Amino acid sequence: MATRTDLSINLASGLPQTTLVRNDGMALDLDWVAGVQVNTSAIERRAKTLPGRRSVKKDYQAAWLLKAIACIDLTTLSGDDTVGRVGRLCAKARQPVRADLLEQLGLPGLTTGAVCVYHDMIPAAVKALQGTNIPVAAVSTGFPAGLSPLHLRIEEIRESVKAGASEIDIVISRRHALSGDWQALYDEMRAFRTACGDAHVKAILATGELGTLRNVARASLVCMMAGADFIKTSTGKEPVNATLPVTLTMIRAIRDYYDRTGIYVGYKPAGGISKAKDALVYLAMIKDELGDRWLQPDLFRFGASSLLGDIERQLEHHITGSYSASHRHPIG
Ligand SMILES: O=C[C@H](O)COP(=O)(O)O
Repeated sequence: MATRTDLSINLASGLPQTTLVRNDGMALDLDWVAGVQVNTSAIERRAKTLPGRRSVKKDYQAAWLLKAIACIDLTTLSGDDTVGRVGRLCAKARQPVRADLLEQLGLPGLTTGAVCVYHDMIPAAVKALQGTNIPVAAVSTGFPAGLSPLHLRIEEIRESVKAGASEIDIVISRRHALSGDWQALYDEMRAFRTACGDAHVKAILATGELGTLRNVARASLVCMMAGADFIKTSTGKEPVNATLPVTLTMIRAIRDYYDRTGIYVGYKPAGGISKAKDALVYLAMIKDELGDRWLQPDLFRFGASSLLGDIERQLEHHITGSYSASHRHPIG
């Protein structure tokens, strides 16, 4: 079993942080955007071999899973969300794993990275998270399609910030990327960033609707130039959401942006990530491609509604040697 010291050392910097880094952005550099190319078959090949390439076991696996928890934006984005459901989700964010297990793992204060909800549920989440450092993230700008009038999308951001969201997940207009109108995408993202004020902004690219990995790479870059603090794959509502090839493409764009500007931008894969073993693959990929600095909640989040339950089951198995039934982990 993991000792308190083992995991405390491994996770000392893995607890949620209250201060996120900010990206002030830069002028749109169309030459840089036009020069972005993606070798799709090489990306797909590498993505295919990654899951088998690294395996972490026993205490190390437990430590990585605890790290994953600290990086989850625990999410509910359903038409039938209620104040009660959001309250239960927030209780889970405050204490993501059974108290006795967390005690044994040496991290009694562990929480998720954030709670992510629709605008109407912000007050309920803010109330339920009072006394914690867990931020409330709100999806905004006509989520998930992003097709309402621009002034309303901007106003929605302002309203969500006023209601207490300190992180705003915006959706981009896919048509700008699909038609290569990078100036329009830049201007839109810039306006969203300004409306966010001090709130951090995550740009959802909806990569499953962008057609090519080259579009994904270029849209990533343009959103970063326009001041996105995070780039995020998906709303969770597209037919294809987070994938490993898309992840490789986006985190390499983040690396290029960092290399050229010195600015850190975070990454959030979202949609369909529900298994602990998949979370481990994502973490390994981030470590390989971006390094340990990006394995902190201020630069990496999973957008997930059901990943936590599986991680909790694996941790329970790690400590007790047996698996609990998944219905015992209905939330998260
Ligand atoms: O942003 C988060 C996603 O909507 C969550 O998607 P999921 O329900 O497939 O985990």
